[in-house]
Amino acid sequence: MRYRSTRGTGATLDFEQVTLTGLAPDGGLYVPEAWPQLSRAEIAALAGLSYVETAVRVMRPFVGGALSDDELRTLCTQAYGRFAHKAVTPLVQLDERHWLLELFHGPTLAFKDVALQLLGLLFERFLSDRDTHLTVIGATSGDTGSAAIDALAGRAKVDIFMLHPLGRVSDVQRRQMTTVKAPNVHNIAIEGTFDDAQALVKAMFADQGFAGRFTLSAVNSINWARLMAQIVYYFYAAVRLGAPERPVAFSVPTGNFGDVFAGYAAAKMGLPIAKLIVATNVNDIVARALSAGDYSAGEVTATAAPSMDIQVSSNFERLLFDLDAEAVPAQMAAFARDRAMQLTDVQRGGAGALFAGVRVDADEMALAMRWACEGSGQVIDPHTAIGLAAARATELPAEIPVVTLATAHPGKFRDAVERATGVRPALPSRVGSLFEREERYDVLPAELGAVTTYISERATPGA
Ligand SMILES: Cc1ncc(COP(=O)(O)O)c(C=O)c1O
Ligand SMILES: N[C@@H](CCOP(=O)(O)O)C(=O)O
Repeated sequence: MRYRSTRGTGATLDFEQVTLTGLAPDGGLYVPEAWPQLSRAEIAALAGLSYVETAVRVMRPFVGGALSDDELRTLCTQAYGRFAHKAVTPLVQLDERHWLLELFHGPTLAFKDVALQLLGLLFERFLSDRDTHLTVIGATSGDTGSAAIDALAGRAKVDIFMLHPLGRVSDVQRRQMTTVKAPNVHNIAIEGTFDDAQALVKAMFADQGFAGRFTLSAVNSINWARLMAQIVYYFYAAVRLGAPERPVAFSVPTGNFGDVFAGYAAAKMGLPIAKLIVATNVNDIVARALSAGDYSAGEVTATAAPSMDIQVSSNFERLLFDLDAEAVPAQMAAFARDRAMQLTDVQRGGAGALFAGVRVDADEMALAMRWACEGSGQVIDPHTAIGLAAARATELPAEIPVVTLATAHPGKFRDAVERATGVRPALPSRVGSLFEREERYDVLPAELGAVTTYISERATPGA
């Protein structure tokens, strides 16, 4: 398997290269040259397999010759051995149609652990026989940062610089990042939004002088390996609900469009998915783009689901490329200039067949939290509630089960959950004594020069 850039230029990469590289030199995101296919028989054979075994079969074609089956299995066993639930990503039934897929049983209580626990091990494996020091740069609206830091803290040959928007993540999310003492972890609070932080990360990859001095890599969904690992749980859940015989719908709380793009990839690989519901909060650029073809960024509004407070949705480019590749370079240039661009008819038609965009406001989110709590005793976090509200608002044939991705543990957002339901969720003991530990982070303006100077003074030049 080789990977090419969504901007259409430059060399193709193999799996090891694409995992270590991050953004393509032309500013694009790497995607597989072709979608591997799983036949109906191969999908049916996943029924009853463990999460690790499912992961090996689903990811195998993307990994190619970079790892043997046994090596991949060993890494998955190690990564998912840290999860607090034997099923890794268990399904929980809410009523006769609605299910939650709990993705928050990893060490930092959000779905990001599913991919980042594996990515940390892939970095270690691929760096073990190279004389290279990686400088990982990332942007987070709260969850990627804590999961990436947990996965990389203390690892040899890697420094991680994580940018979060000052005052726009929950206390638990911030402390999960800033109380980690490992010397290779550097936290920067940016005076701006997540979009500003993500734009800075992409600008650093594009800055030839800076990128030339350091071997830059990514832990955001810029990195293909992140999305690859997220494809697995769509297969794992769907076969438990009757796939391939019975199609399944998924509702995905969406910000950067990575998680739902992993669902799209599963569909392209042959998993019968009836609908991918793209659930957004009031920062609804993707819902608008899918319903009206208008991809135009407004101001970011702070909400009770801060990890989805995103207006520039990085992975949407991967979808546009898959649907109408030739249009993408001009569309991205228009978006960089005007913060707005239009989808082509081909892109709108292609997306409309599988996706439904649904915007959920604060009242609808709180209502979904109460519905889950009062109806089935499930305390859910604000992001999951947005997914569930969108799932319940979407009309689908009665025989199709609808799975809402439960992307974070409610304990990460205790104040918002308590406001909506009256229940204050406890923080699982695996996160430790977060509120007793000292925090360490620096505040910087949202300016490229300030951030590159900061990193240059602390990072190790690559080999
Ligand atoms: C808890 C939670 N839910 C949903 C999302 C949105 O996921 P994505 O950015 O992949 O669309 C995020 C952030 O990524 C998140 O942290
Ligand atoms: N919601 C995310 C934003 C970054 O998304 P990513 O999937 O590209 O890493 C977060 O929690 O940081």
